[in-house]
Formats: sequence, C-alpha cells, structure tokens
Amino acid sequence: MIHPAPSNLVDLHKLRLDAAHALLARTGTAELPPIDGDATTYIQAVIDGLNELSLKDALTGLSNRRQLERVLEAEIDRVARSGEAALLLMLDIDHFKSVNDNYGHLAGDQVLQAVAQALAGCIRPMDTAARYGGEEFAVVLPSCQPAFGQVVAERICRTIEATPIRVSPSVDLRVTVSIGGAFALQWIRSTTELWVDRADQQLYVAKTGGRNRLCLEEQPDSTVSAEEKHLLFGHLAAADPAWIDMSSGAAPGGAV
Ligand SMILES: Nc1nc2c(ncn2[C@@H]2O[C@H](COP(=O)(O)OP(=O)(O)OP(=O)(O)O)[C@@H](O)[C@H]2O)c(=O)[nH]1
Repeated sequence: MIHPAPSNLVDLHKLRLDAAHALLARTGTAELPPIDGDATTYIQAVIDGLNELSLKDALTGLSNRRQLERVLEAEIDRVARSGEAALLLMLDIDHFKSVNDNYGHLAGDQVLQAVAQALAGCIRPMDTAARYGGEEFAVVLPSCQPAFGQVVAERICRTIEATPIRVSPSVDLRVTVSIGGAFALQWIRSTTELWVDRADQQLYVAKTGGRNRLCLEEQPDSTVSAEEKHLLFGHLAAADPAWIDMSSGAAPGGAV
C-alpha cells in the first residue's frame, strides 16, 4: 500500500543541521534562509554552503588544494583549446620557520592569514589564489600576457613586503616572499603536475638566488603553424569540415 507523503518528512533539528548552520555563519560562507521556512530551500542552501566551504582553506579562506587542482585542470583545457596565455605563480614565504621559532605558531598562523589577504588584494576577480600547503601559495592567472604576469608578480612581492603584520600589541612583523611562475603550454594538453613542477622549478631558482624575488619562465614557444593545426585538428575537420576554421585556428567547441 502506498502512503501519501507527509508534507514535511524532515525534522531539521534531529538532523543536527544547527552545527552546519553555525559553521557556515562563523565562516561567513553562506547567507542561509530562515530555518522555519521551506525545508528543501533551507537544506539546499546548507548543502551549497558546505560545498563551497569544502573548497576553501580553513586558515586563510583562500581556495584549497582541491579547488586549485580543479582550476588548473580547467585552465589547461582552455589554453589547449584557445591558445590563450595563462600563468601559474607559486609563492613561498621566506624564512617562515624563523617566525614560528621566534614568535610562536600562532604568530605564524597570523602571518599566513595576512599574506593570504594581501595576495588576494593583488589579483583580479577572475584569478584564483590558493594555499598550496604550509607556507606555500599558488595563483592562477587566466588570460595573462607575459608583461602583465611580471607586473602582477612584482605587485604581490612589493605589497606583501610592505604589509606590517601585528602579531602582538608590541610586535609588527614584515615578511618577504619568493615567487616562481610558469605559463601553461598553448595548444598542448599537459598535466597539472607538470605545470606546477615548472613553476616550482622557477620558485627554486628565486629561493636559491637570494629570496625576496621573482623568477618567471619565459612563455614556451608552442606557436602552432597552419600545418601543425591541421595535424592536431585535421581528423576532426575531415569528419566535419565546419569543425575547424584553418585561417583563424579556432577549433569550435571540440577537444584537442
Ligand atoms: N604557523 C604555521 N606554521 C606552519 C604551517 N604549515 C607549515 N608551517 C611551518 O612552516 C615552516 C616551513 O619552514 P621551511 O620549509 O624550513 O621554510 P622557510 O623557513 O620558510 O625557509 P625558506 O622557504 O627556505 O625561505 C616550518 O617551520 C613549518 O612548521 C601552518 O599552518 N602554520
């Protein structure tokens, strides 16, 4: 026998959604509708909020490693299709261990938060700043020509260097960062690991070169000739001649 569905199957309080609600309120992640309103709308808002929170680094509020991975994947895909320039910056706080050693772990955490905030203030809304782990951060800059990348990386270095970080009533710290950068390979579908590795190699050069500096890999010349584009997309064009416009190199909506 089929019973008619009760109008409200869920006792929200038994689900202990209050804990999720408090977490979302505390982190300022989501504006939740009233708990005594429509149950489905409320639960959906909680799920959306928790989903968003799961992509953030708990200490700094920047994107976390999982979200960074997604952004890098999407950017590799876009650059492989469009040939647009995209830059990945890897950024590491210099001599951060001495902050922990001299002022304590809590002060170290405050420095990480201040650096994250300064970093977020230096980039466009379309860019992604993430905490990569420990005292290392990553920034993904889509549609970024080399000259612009250089300007942004310098701005990040100078801004962080000039930011006083209050770790106790009598102590303002200043830290510097080293930055390494690498462009995504155009027209080639690479991997996130290889892209991060290339940026990390530049970071290593910046560190060993004395720190408080940036080192960007020259944009690799993966300019594709008309003949090479034909090799890349020709089989698809053969199946559907409208697929590729060889004069512009545009590959409408297809995968490489
Ligand atoms: N406070 C705090 N410290 C952290 C966190 N994650 C990693 N660390 C510390 O970051 C420090 C990293 O030290 P190192 O890898 O030696 O690097 P460094 O001192 O910055 O030296 P260089 O990078 O070579 O300039 C270690 O002391 C870690 O304990 C964190 O979440 N909070």
